[in-house]
Amino acid sequence: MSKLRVAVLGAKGRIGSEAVRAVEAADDMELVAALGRGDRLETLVDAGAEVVVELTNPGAVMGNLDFCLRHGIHGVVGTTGWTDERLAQLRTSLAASPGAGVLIAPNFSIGAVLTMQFAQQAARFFESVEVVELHHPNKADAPSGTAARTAQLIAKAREEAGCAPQPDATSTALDGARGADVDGVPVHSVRLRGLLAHQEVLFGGVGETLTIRHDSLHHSSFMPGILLGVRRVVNTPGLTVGLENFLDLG
Ligand SMILES: NC(=O)c1ccc[n+]([C@@H]2O[C@H](COP(=O)([O-])OP(=O)(O)OC[C@H]3O[C@@H](n4cnc5c(N)ncnc54)[C@H](O)[C@@H]3O)[C@@H](O)[C@H]2O)c1
Ligand SMILES: O=C(O)C1=N[C@H](C(=O)O)CCC1
Repeated sequence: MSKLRVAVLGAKGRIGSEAVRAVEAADDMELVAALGRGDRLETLVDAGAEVVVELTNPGAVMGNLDFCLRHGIHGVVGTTGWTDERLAQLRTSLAASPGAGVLIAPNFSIGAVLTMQFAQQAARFFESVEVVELHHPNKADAPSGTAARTAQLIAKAREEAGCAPQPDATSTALDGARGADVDGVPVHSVRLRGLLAHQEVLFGGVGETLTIRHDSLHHSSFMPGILLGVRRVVNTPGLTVGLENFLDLG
């Protein structure tokens, strides 16, 4: 069986360098390009890349994906900073490239995907919910893509269940004291040397709380998800948001 021809964009970055090693180690994949800032995207075409793993930054990702889709190259995207407007723009690019697939995964680690699933499940049973994400201080964006997605999924589950807005009598004297409001769910971002990627979802009901916590302790936690994304995206045209779509979660 022929190997999947894979390229990594952001190949010298924290997660990109780990992805380069993971693709090189995968029996069913061949690393055909490893590009960093300033490298020519035409290299992807010359190298015959079928799938690009995009791990750069929010300022670069749209241009990179536009180039890939114009050349019929599939994308597995870990880069964060997605908004509804950006997703709509990407859908337009995809419509012009039938057959091409893009997976956007706010988080490739299985624990983070399960955290989001469990949080969605719990959302309608508790009056209160807040998300705390904790990352290394070199992270470019806040809140994390994972926290934003978690809050959106919780808000959607609460809306579908007809939950009332959560109680909060605070009259805030200082901007930011209650975090960012993502669809009515407060999200708090901590940046701390020594951390990698962590998240807590705190639920509160009468006389009880439930805390769901996930810790990524090493970038290796993201690699099985990236490799799964590469294997599946080639047969999944259009836009897929969330690795859970490629997992059998029952
Ligand atoms: N989805 C996930 O599971 C997951 C996990 C970790 C990180 N991330 C995201 O991945 C992205 C990268 O994170 P990081 O910690 O590795 O950052 P980083 O700054 O260490 O790495 C980014 C790399 O991309 C390079 N780069 C910038 N512009 C480029 C371009 N146009 N073409 C090619 N390379 C370019 C930079 O020089 C740098 O080496 C961030 O958006 C982060 O939030 C996602
Ligand atoms: O280290 C990062 O940066 C991470 N970014 C993703 C996010 O924003 O959710 C995933 C976790 C690590």
